[in-house]
Amino acid sequence: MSARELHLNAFLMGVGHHEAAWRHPRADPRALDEVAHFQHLARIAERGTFDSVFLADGVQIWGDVRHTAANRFEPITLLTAISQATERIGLIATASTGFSEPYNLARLFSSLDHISGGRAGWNIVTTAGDRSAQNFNREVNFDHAERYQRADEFLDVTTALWDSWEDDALVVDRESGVFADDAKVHEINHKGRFFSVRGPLNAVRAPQGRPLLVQAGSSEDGKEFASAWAEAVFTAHQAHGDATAFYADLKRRVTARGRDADDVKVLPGIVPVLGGTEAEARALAEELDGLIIPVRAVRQLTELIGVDLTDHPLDERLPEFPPVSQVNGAKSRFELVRDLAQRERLTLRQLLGRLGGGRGHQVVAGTPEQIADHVELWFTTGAADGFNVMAPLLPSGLEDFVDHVVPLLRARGLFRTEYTGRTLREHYGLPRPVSRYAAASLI
Ligand SMILES: Cc1cc2nc3c(=O)[nH]c(=O)nc-3n(C[C@H](O)[C@H](O)[C@H](O)COP(=O)(O)O)c2cc1C
Repeated sequence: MSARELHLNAFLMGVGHHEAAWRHPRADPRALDEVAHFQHLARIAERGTFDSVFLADGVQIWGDVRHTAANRFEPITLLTAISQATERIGLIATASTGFSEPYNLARLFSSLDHISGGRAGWNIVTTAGDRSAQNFNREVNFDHAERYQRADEFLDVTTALWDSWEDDALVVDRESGVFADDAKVHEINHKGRFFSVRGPLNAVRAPQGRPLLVQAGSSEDGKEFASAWAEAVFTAHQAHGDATAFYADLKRRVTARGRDADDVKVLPGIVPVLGGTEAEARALAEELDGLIIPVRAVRQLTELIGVDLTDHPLDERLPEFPPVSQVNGAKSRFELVRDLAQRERLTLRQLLGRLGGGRGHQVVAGTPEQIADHVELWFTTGAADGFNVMAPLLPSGLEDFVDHVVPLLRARGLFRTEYTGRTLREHYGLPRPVSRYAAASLI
């Protein structure tokens, strides 16, 4: 094994990442509401010694209910159930800083970390879109900059809460009746622009100290936020050049803050469409694309990039896009879609086909060797520390990856053959943070 280790995260999305996955005969849409389906997926990923599984989330219905498999479990609840069916694999849940309270979320992640024995991770999202805001007493969402300012303060509060019990605060002396050393349990007394929180948390310090902090926004504000807080970053890139530029830029920002570049892992998405031969893989990709319902896909694209394309003729080239400064949604996804459409001069229908497989993530259709080559190339040339593996169909696509691609990555000395750690931080080679209150008393 080389000194630098590849990291693999299984991004679990219902019955597959392809937008028409639920229509494919290899998927069972009823599984969307069955905990056993997700436990099974996590066990497959654990058999493949993946670092983690990951669940995305939103606080609204996405897209068009008539044509979309839009029902989903709340991730922390589901990962708690998954934790009881697995032993080693990390469990990363998405939760929103826009529409939660820090105290509630700090408790939820602390509980997941305790219950799973140190396997919790948090994908921190700020949540774009007015439809989400309308489920939380607002007509319009916070604007882009404000969303990240709120997220920043949210992290100040949650990390303080996770630190509020020092590791050795518990005494549990039956004789004297002392349960905890109250000098080691701290009020945080936070008073800021968005939040006022007294603390301490009503939970002892979690096995990992804090959950692994993951982030996925790639705008200027998003990268600044990531460089301050994130330990793993999910990204979407179509081209190797864009991925290496992002990687170098993010690591530069991280070191500028005095952090070690290795303490943030960059994980681009890959949608592996696998076949025994390249032709077989391409046939599967075409079969899936043929199941896309254009009217639904246009609505989803409109929501994804915040530009209304519902009246645009399917077989005409895309219109001029507005400047990114006018976009209040997900800026980086808007830029990715705009660049793809302009670079390849795509019609709307062609663009839908290109995005249907992975919403902007790179779709690689090929043999296990070709997928392994892609992973190795990006890993060894400064584009990635690992991958967010997004199987187009679940469970079959994840099974294929674990059974046919993982053995190649192992044989090439790129990927572990067994787990060496117990916690999610250990899998990613990341340190366990010291409580700020304990650190302060050492000075
Ligand atoms: C792999 C990946 C997964 C994401 N998962 C979620 C999610 O579950 N929920 C969500 O609201 N946003 C999700 N996002 C969106 C980002 O968190 C972020 O809001 C978006 O990229 C816009 O940020 P930006 O304006 O800084 O680019 C995800 C992005 C990526 C690349």
